[in-house]
Amino acid sequence: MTESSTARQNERALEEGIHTDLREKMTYGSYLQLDRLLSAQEPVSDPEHHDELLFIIQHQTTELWLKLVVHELLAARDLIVADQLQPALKRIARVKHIQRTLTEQWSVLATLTPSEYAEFRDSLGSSSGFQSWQYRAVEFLLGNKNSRMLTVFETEPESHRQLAELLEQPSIYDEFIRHLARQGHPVPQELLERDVRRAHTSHEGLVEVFRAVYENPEEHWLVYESCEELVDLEENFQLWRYRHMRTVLRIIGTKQGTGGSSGVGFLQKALDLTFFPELFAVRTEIGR
Ligand code: HEM
Ligand SMILES: N[C@@H](CC(=O)c1ccccc1NC=O)C(=O)O
Repeated sequence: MTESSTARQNERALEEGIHTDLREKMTYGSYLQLDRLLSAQEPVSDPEHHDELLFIIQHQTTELWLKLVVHELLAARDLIVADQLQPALKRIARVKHIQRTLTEQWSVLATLTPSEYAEFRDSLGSSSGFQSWQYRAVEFLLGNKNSRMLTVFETEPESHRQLAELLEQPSIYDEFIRHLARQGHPVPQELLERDVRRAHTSHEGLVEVFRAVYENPEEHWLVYESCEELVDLEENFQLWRYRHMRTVLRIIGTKQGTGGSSGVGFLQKALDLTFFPELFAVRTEIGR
């Protein structure tokens, strides 16, 4: 028989070299523990609602990406502590791409209509994204510290422990400011000795440090570039918050949240928060 008579139309032939006997071998499924991963989607609605799977997967994929964001931000912070800004920027660049993916992902959930969601919302009880410890970990790492956020994790000791640890530790911004001081920038002493368990608030002295950097970028190129990367991180974070708030608005209007908050009004207030206030304040000063 000729090759052409055995070849099946519009089907790719397996190449000789492709491993087909995978007994005792590491496989795709075993390496990625797909049996565990894919058995972790258990809708609670009864009878099961078709759209609850979308809801679960949207959250689970977000949590997986948040796991990587935490991992990269911890690495970036360690590198800043070691005065290695360039490799830290590499970690931050990755985080920025993940943030874009997460923001874009809201469009998938936006296909859930208010009517569909209302059919299984009651099954969610008092569970809420407000109880995402990884989300809170990212906020803490970027400097939005708030010890009151820990209270909802008292029934989850391991999450509580990790968040309490991050609350006590300096944020990426705290470490960046310390790095600037080590490089000889005139950073106000107050900022170097601040209580890192509290949210950072804007300091005029730090705006002046950044003014010097932004007025002479060539002399401070790496710091200048790092400042702009931090601005991107904050901007991306705000875009995620905004898309969340708008998605919530289109799905539940201004109903109260399952977490007990006022809902959209509460989410809107988060848009007034800022991680790196001086990096925005300095923009007003440039060219004056
Ligand atoms: C139908 C979709 C969703 C609705 C209606 C919704 C609604 C809400 C509401 C009302 C809150 C305020 C807290 C409360 O009272 O519950 C909240 C908080 C939160 N949600 Fe969602 N959400 C949705 C999807 C998501 C998804 C997919 C994520 C991704 C993990 C998420 C993550 C969060 C986080 C992290 C908070 C805390 C925000 C903060 O503290 O500022 N939500 N959500
Ligand atoms: N807070 C949402 C419920 C919700 O979205 C949710 C429920 C359980 C687990 C994660 C959730 N996502 C974000 O808040 C609501 O009020 O409908």
